Amino acid sequence: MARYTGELVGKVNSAHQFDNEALFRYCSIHVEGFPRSSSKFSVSQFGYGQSNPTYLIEMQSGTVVKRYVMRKKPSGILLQSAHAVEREFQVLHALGTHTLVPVPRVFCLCTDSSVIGTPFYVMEFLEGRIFLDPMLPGVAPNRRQALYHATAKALASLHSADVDAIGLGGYGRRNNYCKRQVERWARQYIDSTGEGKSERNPKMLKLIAWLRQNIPSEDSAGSSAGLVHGDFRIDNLVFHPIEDRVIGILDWELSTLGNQMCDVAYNCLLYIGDISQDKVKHNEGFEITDAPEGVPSLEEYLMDYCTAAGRPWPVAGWKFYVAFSLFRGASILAGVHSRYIMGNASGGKRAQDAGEKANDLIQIAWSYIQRETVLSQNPPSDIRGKDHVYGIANEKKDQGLEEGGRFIPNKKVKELREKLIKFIEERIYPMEPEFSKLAQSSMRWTVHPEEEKLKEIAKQEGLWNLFIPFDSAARAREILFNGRDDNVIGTGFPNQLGAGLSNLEYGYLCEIMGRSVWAPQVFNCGAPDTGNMEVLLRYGNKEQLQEWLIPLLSGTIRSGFAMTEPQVASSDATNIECSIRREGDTYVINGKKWWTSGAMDPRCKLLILMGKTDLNVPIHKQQSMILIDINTPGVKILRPLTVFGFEDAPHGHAEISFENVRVPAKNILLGEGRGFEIAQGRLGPGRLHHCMRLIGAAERGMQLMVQRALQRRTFGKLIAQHGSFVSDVAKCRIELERTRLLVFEAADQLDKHGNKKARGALAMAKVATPNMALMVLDTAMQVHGAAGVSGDTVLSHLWATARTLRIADGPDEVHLGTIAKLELKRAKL
Ligand SMILES: Cc1cc2nc3c(=O)[nH]c(=O)nc-3n(C[C@H](O)[C@H](O)[C@H](O)COP(=O)(O)OP(=O)(O)OC[C@H]3O[C@@H](n4cnc5c(N)ncnc54)[C@H](O)[C@@H]3O)c2cc1C
Repeated sequence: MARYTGELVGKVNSAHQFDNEALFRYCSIHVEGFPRSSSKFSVSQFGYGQSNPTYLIEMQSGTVVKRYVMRKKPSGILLQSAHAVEREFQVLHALGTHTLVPVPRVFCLCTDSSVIGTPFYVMEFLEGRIFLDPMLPGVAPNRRQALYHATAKALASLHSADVDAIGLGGYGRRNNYCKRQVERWARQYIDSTGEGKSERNPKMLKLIAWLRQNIPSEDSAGSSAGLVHGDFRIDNLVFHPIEDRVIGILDWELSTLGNQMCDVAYNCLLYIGDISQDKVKHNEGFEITDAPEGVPSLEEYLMDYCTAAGRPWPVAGWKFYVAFSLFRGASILAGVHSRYIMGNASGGKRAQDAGEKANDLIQIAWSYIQRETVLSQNPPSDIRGKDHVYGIANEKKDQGLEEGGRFIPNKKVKELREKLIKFIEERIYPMEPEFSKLAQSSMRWTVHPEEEKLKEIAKQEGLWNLFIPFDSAARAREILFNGRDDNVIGTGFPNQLGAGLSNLEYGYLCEIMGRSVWAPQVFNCGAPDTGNMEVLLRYGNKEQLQEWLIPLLSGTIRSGFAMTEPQVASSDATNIECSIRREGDTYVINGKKWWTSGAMDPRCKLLILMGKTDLNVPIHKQQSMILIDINTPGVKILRPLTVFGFEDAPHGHAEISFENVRVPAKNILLGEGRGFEIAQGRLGPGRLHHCMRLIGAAERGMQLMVQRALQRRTFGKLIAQHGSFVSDVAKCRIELERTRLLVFEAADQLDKHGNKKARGALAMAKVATPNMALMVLDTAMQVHGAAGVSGDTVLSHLWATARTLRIADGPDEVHLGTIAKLELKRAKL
């Protein structure tokens, strides 16, 4: 389970306090853009594994909160080479200014100890996720794979920095790094063990001798030399809040120039043994216990790194580098233990246990070098191939499935899919005429009682909230229920927070729901509720989740998303004019919206509205999103809009005016100016859900088309026997299948790489799918003759819905623009 960077802080440790006012004065002069005055200035301290104390500085001026991170040396007498924040600043500055290596931006370095007592520097606060446990508990397997992939890429990117070109040529000595390091840590071990200190382990002396004799030749040649991080671990990385990519590599205290393979081996120690800070366990590395599902094997991980860094397969020196990393760790721990024995180490029980842990590392290193093979001679041949059939190969073996191809649902998804098909065929198709009849009657803005009954059955069958991605569910569980996985909402039905599916897995199910316009809401998977719940799951705070998410999750209320405005071209959301103005403890909303789907529904209680909070900031920071109770005075539903005559009752698409609508300030989502950011997060999966449903709509069209063609005769033969039909139905099947592949590919990319990287595939799916569905449904209507365009079959309604999706959630042209932009960018590289 990830921790958000903003959550890793606590009260400043009494030993690490400093003069806050002095820091404020210094920063207001030396940090560009630092607020000159602040109504609120708060300092908290990051609590996790910092040898250089690190602080979060929060400044509030009006409604704007700015965040910075300050890192300083500890107070007191220090070893000369330790805690060098000046070097950290130097490396971060060089990388941040001249490379794309993900690091926080640094703003100023203060070497004058009279300011706050020690040198310090100020850097950007990165809002993102940190995974403290490399097992990545609470993370879906495909996301684990993506996170490890991103980790290997981040390491490769820092190793690819051209140190001479970026002014770091003198940051350390490059040649004979391992040779020097072996001597340095051997000396330290000898100095810190023996009489009156930690007991000396003879196996360590043998290990030192082995290392001296086995230093790889590339070490003296410097062919693997460059920037070394020194402590590259997954918990020193900040990942994007949603996407599985690294946005910051932290903790550069041990960085230098040297043999980069030491970084790689150190980063891979978790495959060899569990050497986390609190414990060292033999035989518990991922190589032995099997990595958690989704975590790549050592070979796959190394291959990822080598591919990204342009490095040869490191089989030759691998045993040395791993043994060296364990040896270095043992020497450091022996030093800590000795200081504990001599009474001058902080760290309590950890320091007390450090001697034992040092010996454990020595033992692991010694067993490791006795192994005949530590790495395969050659890299795994087809990592990409494996990547794509992840979870499927096993599935096939277990069940003897016959299907081939790239996308095959696993057992759990298959079972859900079969249940869904049965549910829809037995319970929803027979109700369609009833639901349609009510939707066209004078009672159309009421809910058919059968719909609510079906919802209850769907809940009990575990076919509820299936759209919720695994990681969003984990966040909600953490925020609302401290990670408890039980019956979280106390409603007594399973899957309140979804079934732990990825976007791809949901794709196999959402498609089934798309076969009927009435089906998605029966499973609480209808738009715009899914997108709105996703927004709350990803961006809502505890209070907002409690007030709005819980009733949405249990289906007792519904919601609308109010962005589009009649007077401006809303495909370009920077045009939006609705104002959200802060007045004391409230926001006041004024503006007009239309096409707010779902707002006509009698159960609709929540509107998520996008509008402008500040016209004086850059255009993409002007928009914010706010939660509005639809019953707030000033919210006026003006009329329902129609789609080719369909009102889509009782759901509807409303035109709404907001006149001096006053809502509590706590209803703002994520903060002012974050509207675009939220929209990006919302629209990726939301758009894809439309595509998935459209695949289902097209399948329904195919089914009806073929049934009709096999029953009806024209000019002496079945329609199915006419050549024109044969050709049409075959073309429809080709279009449908290739579009489905595109949708699955986009879902897979979304799972593995996040919204931003998947945007090309998402855009392609968003353009291709409605166009394909329109073609298939149009052919189906043609085969039905006049009945096809009537209300007697579902085809015209499905077609009308498909047609709106060439416009809704971004017109085709906008997505085509995205695809073309990426294509041109690729050509320029
Ligand atoms: C059934 C339905 C449901 C909807 N539900 C919601 C909802 O719940 N909430 C909500 O906020 N909105 C909703 N919408 C609105 C929808 O998102 C907008 O209609 C859409 O974003 C386009 O905005 P617009 O209508 O203002 O068109 P405009 O922005 O005026 O665009 C009109 C046309 O201009 C052309 N165009 C635009 N950009 C480009 C470009 N870059 N290059 C070339 N040509 C371009 C395209 O042909 C486009 O269709 C819904 C719409 C429909 C039809």
